[in-house]
Formats: sequence, structure tokens, C-alpha cells
Amino acid sequence: MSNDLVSLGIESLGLNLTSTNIADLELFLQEMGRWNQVHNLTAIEGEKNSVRLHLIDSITVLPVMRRFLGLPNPKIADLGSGGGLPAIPIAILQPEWHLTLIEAIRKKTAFLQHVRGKLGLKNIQVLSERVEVVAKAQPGQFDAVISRAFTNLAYFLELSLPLLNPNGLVFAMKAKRADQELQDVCMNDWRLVADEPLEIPNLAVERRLLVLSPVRKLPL
Ligand SMILES: C[S@@+](CC[C@H](N)C(=O)[O-])C[C@H]1O[C@@H](n2cnc3c(N)ncnc32)[C@H](O)[C@@H]1O
Repeated sequence: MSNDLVSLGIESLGLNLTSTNIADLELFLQEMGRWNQVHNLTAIEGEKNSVRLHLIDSITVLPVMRRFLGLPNPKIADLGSGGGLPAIPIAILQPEWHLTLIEAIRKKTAFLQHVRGKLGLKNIQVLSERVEVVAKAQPGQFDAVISRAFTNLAYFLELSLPLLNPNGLVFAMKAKRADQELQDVCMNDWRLVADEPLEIPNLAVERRLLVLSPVRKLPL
């Protein structure tokens, strides 16, 4: 079977992708593969198709994000971006959104900067920092925060809170374990706005996108 994104079912996601979109996504994957050989960037390796499916996994969140983000140019932080998932595919498909990729490991952020230049992605900013440091430097700056394979839900929420503006949203990409992780979240502090099942073509795994908002505390 051919292993391009189209044959893996990317078009069935209903995102109305253009041929330029698909070419840019393929270029990103090509660069990731090239850098991986030298720098061992990501644990996602082995079969070419598996990397492609990880990319498709990253963009299944888009219809839900579009539904919940009312603003035309939201500022979104991707925590623990690694090799750029989900932020780079999102930035390719939503050029009017601003994405800040926060990643602690320098060889990974060097790759992300390279991708920024290679694809001419003017809507991304790459921060070579720990999330905890950015939260102190840029409190309340983001309309939304997202992450994939970053940390457990409770800690992700704890790290997200200082980054979010008062109406901000958290998008947590999760698999089956989401129920267990939700039990560790203090629901006095967070509201579960949505729990959306995601279907990834050609991947028989359960994926969910949780959307949460902080509960606003009234001043005493
Ligand atoms: C398992 S990788 C996932 C990468 C990517 N999101 C993906 O789905 O492929 C987690 C990444 O989070 C980064 N990371 C972990 N803790 C961090 C922190 N406190 N601040 C910034 N980056 C962090 C790691 O360096 C690693 O690249």
C-alpha cells in the first residue's frame, strides 16, 4: 500500500484540505524523518506509516477546536511539543491561529525552528524553555492550551492554569485512560466542557479530546 497521507485516509476527516495543505504536511513529515536519522528526535519511529498516523491523530482535534474557539485569531500554547505534534499540523491548517510551542529539549526546538523556516510558518513561535518558566514569564497570555502525550491530566491542568486568560480553554488529547485521569482532577477547580470521541482513520484505538475550563473564583 502506498503510505502517503491521502491513502491513509486523511481526507475522510472532513477538513477540506487543499493540495498545498497536504504537501506541507508531507514536507513536515519528510523533515522529521530526515532529522530523526541524525538527532533521534522522537520515539515515534520505525514504520513510516506509524509516523503518518501520529500526524493524522494530531489533526483530528481540529473540528472540535474550531467549534470551541470563538476567536478569529486565538493564541494557543502546545505544552511539550517534542517534534511538533500537534502544533505544527494545526499551524499548517489554521494559518490565522497563533501557536506557541513550548519544549524543554534544545535539539527538539532546533528542529522546530528549522521547520518554521522551511515551511514559512509565520504563525508559530518556538520557546526553548520548561513550561513552568514560561508560565511565570507570560501569565494569562493564552486563549487555549493543548498537549499530546505530555503528562497526566491533573499535572497538565496545573501547568496550564497560569498560562490561560480568564476565558481560556484546555484541550487534552487522551486515550482510554481518560476516565481514570479525570478522577484525579479537582472538579471544584475545573469544569469539563466536553468529552469528544475522536476517530482516526486506519487506527483502531480509542481517542478522546477533553475540553476543560477553569472555574473562576470570585474574590473573597
Ligand atoms: C512524549 S513527548 C511528546 C511530544 C509530542 N507532543 C508528541 O505528541 O509527539 C513529551 C515532550 O514533553 C517535553 N517536556 C516534558 N516536560 C516538560 C516541561 N516541563 N516543559 C517543557 N517541555 C517538557 C519533553 O522534552 C518531550 O519532548
